[in-house]
Amino acid sequence: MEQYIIKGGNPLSGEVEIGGAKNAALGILAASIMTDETVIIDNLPDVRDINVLLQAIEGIGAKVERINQHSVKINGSQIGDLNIEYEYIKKIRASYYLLGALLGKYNRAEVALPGGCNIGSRPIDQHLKGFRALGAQVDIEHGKIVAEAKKLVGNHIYLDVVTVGATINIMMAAAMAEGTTIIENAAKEPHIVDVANFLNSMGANIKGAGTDIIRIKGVEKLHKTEYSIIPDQIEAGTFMFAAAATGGNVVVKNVIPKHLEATSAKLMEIGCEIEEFDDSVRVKAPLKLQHTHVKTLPYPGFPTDMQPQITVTLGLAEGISIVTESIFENRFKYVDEMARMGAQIKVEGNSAIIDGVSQYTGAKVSAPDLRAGAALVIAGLAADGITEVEDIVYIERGYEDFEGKLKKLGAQIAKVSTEKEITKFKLKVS
Ligand SMILES: CC(=O)N[C@H]1[C@@H](OP(=O)(O)OP(=O)(O)OC[C@H]2O[C@@H](n3ccc(=O)[nH]c3=O)[C@H](O)[C@@H]2O)O[C@H](CO)[C@@H](O)[C@@H]1O
Ligand SMILES: C=C(OP(=O)(O)O)C(=O)O
Repeated sequence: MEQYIIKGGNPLSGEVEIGGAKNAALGILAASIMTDETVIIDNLPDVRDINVLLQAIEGIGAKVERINQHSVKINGSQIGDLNIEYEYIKKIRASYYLLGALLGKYNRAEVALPGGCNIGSRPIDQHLKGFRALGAQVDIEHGKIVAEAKKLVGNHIYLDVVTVGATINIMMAAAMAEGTTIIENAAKEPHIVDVANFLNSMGANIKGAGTDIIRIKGVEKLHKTEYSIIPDQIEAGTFMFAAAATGGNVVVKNVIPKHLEATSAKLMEIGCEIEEFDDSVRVKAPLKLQHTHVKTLPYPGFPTDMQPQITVTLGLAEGISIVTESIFENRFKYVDEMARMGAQIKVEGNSAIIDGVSQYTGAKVSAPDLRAGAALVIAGLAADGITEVEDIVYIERGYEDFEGKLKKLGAQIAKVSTEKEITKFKLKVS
């Protein structure tokens, strides 16, 4: 099994290039099969979740052709199967976007109940409520969601919770429905806007994405397009916290600084200098980080996908910090791993109470999920001695060449799978 091995203590410095947003790409790939014409998608991140979704799309008969590592051509004209198998679905959460895409195009879809990171109970009732409001009959049979409609008709849908997944799924299902759909209490994340822009570039008529009311006027059909995915604000934020935690000075390139405002604001509160340019951000850490309090919220609030990264950073700040997780109920599993590294973090209900320590100590830890895994790497980079992070398969769901990008910033990190490689790394860094 592959793992990361890290010798901590080097402040990160230099420049890092951010890739396309995984969570936008997942919606966009699913939406790309809604036309029979060929779609080209650029700035696609080369990460596990994306590759699994591409396989699932190929599995139902779409033609998928890699143009290069970050561009793909998709043609959904030959889709013959509206049934997405559990084999793909258990691996990724966003498989549920194929429900909205297939239902929107063919008025029928069968998709196994989704997997993804185990960070909470993650119901999909709002997705199903949306499909039903558009006129679909939706049943759960033998572990599958089966959705079917004679035709989809626009409706007024009020989401009971702000949900990224349901907002995107309903937008897709409604894109070719008869009449107008209004989604109220919609999520406002940058990837919602990106998926809407992508659908509009295919001829859809979606207005208001990025606000909490989205209006979708159904169109007859969608057509070909070429589209470049926005930068990944979570990958960017992860490198920003890695810079802060290691006392570094890093320019994070190819970002939309506006999407990083919640992250930048918190970094400034804890003493970092932030310099914003057109499409990059510099983070310069202070000599000593200061404590702060954070609550995760839907965009434009502080993202839950950045919660573990800020928590491990605050674990090194002076004083007591409180991080409250308000989106997912099970997103502090990494705190036990952090205790092995000397962190003083106590979880009470949905808050982590963090008593900053002056340094972590390297240890063997295991990634419980994607962002927590990235956070453990940040902790390892800041720690005294050697850290081994196991179960990096989670990290690879969402970070392309994580160790390569960190190495370029001066980190001592390697991806290893044998004792021999571990010994070689230890000799090299001793
Ligand atoms: C593939 C992808 O893009 N994943 C992101 C997406 O997940 P995902 O789309 O699953 O997250 P949602 O925004 O839907 O979830 C937000 C909250 O709503 C609840 N909920 C959601 C749907 C529903 O039908 N009923 C319901 O109660 C969830 O349990 C959660 O408490 O947004 C999350 C919140 O920004 C991110 O952490 C994930 O990285
Ligand atoms: C939790 C995440 O992904 P998913 O929703 O696919 O599990 C994430 O991207 O941080």
